[in-house]
Amino acid sequence: MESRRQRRAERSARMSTLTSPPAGQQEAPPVGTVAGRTVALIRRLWELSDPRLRRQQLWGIVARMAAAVCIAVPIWLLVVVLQRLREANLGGPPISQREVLWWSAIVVAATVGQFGFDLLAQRQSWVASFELLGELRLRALEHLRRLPLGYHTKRQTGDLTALVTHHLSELEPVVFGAVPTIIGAALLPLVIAVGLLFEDWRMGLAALATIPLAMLVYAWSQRTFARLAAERAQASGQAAARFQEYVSGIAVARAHGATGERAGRLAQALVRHREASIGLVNKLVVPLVLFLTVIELGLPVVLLAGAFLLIGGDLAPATFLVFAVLSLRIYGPLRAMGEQTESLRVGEAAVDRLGALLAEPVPAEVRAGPAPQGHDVEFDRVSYTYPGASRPALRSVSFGATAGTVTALVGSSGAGKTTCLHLLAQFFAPDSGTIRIGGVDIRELDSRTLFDAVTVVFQDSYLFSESVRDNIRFGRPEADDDEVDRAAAQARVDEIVARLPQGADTLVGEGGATLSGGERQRLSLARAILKDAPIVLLDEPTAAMDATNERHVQQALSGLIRDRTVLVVAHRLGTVRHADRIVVLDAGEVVEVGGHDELLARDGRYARMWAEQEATRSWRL
Ligand SMILES: Nc1ncnc2c1ncn2[C@@H]1O[C@H](COP(=O)(O)OP(=O)(O)OP(=O)(O)O)[C@@H](O)[C@H]1O
Repeated sequence: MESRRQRRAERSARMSTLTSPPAGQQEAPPVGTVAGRTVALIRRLWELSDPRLRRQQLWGIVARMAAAVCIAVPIWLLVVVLQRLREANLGGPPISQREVLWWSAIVVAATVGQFGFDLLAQRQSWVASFELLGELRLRALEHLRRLPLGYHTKRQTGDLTALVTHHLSELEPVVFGAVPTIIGAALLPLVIAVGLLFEDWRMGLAALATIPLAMLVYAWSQRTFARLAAERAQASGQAAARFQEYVSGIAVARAHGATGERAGRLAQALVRHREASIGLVNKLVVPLVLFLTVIELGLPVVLLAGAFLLIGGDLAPATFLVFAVLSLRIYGPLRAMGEQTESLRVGEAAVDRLGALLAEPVPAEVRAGPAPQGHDVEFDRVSYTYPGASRPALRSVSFGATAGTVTALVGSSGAGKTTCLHLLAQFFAPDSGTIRIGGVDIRELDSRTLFDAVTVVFQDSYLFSESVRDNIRFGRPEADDDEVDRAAAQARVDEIVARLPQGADTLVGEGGATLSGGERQRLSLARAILKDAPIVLLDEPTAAMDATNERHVQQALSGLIRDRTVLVVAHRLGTVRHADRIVVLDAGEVVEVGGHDELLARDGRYARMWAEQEATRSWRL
């Protein structure tokens, strides 16, 4: 038992080292040009949106641009008014009341327009950002559902939860604020710059003089920031994973007096996250402030150049004023772009992580496969090696299990028994060889047929934090209360229900925390009985159970396995001596097949295991 536990611990340690590279060795994300990365992010968000969302985002951007035009109208009017004043002063026609009324009407219309377009822009952008996030979360969950279960053994659940809940939320300000701001920052200054150059190329150049330098500083800050944001996202995923691990394993840790050590690992992850966040801010502050300062330098340059030209009589005072006001409209959006930097790069890290999840290949879904002829199960030279493992878990395993019979898989720890069940339930696909149900390769069966045909009862089936009845109904959601209660009675769950405060409506707590191990097992058997599948896979159903519970579970089992194709994994040979067929596995290979008596008579591996177990039965503490 101890060595088994050790092996499991080693296995999970191996898995976690596969998934979490040591600190400091994370791969930095590829850092392209700033513009390239930003365009790539916008393109990816665009690709991830459906046509309706795209329309919404476009409307949001168009409304923002329209609001910007409305803001520009009073500035343009200022130019017109100044010119008119100059004309009037130089002896032109005096300014009429009608003109003043027109100007006022234009300002009012522009203000109302700005209000309306801003309202529309805000609404569209917020709605688009929430809808996109909802859509991305659903897409991530749908992808997770379709991934082979092997993926979930190598990925920490806390990390996945952090991605779907926390990291994707970091995209909200990107879709709502950063993307429209950046598009605005690219378009508005461009339009104004062209206008200024056209009006007076010398002043135009002065207004644009500081922008190349500001862009260089911006590019520099983004390179560092992209790497740090990815590191921070990874640190936050790790912290979430450690937290989940800590909470789930607190009972085991306490039993082994290792709560301090576990808390230490969690604390380390939290410290790493904190340091990554502080490091991000520290590294960002200088370039960001520098960028904003260089941008701010634009106005003094314009004023200086304007003053020189004014003194030399080369520039009209009205044009000078226009440049002073309009150059501010160039720097404003650029400054806003700088301020959006953080959300942009953090969002980019979130999109990278989502992209990595969505890039995990999912097996093609078979739509309408052939129907199996009966429910015989056949393993035909099946081999499988776990990703990252140094040796195969199964090597050319062949055996058959006839419908209506019980086939037991026995062998020492690590022999490959559970792997056989997992491959049959298509949690993973074999590397080579074929598994057939009713003569059909399970890869050709559509997932619904396979799901309906096979029930798996694990050693420790997961119970949801729902009522006892709903947990049983999980086996067949359309079952009515009577059917659920019958299944419960057959699995002796009625006895448990009688003791619970609200009977079958009592909530069982996350993972079934409020029930004993044997009770949880009986509940999962009730679930399997309700499902009523023709092929039943049992993974050590009575392991580590007391005599009373074992008797109850055995009774429940006899109801479940009648007239089915049953494959049962067992360590205690006593529980499977009456099996129709016993398949003995050793280091991933089938070494013997036969009935109990036949195998004993053969005096091989099984007979030795049996003798060893008989000997240990006489042990007394
Ligand atoms: N997720 C995994 N990743 C890597 N190796 C694994 C994984 N699961 C199992 N293995 C390895 O595959 C081999 C077969 O494991 P399996 O769980 O099928 O054995 P078993 O006979 O059911 O053992 P036990 O009775 O101890 O549960 C073992 O060497 C095991 O360490």
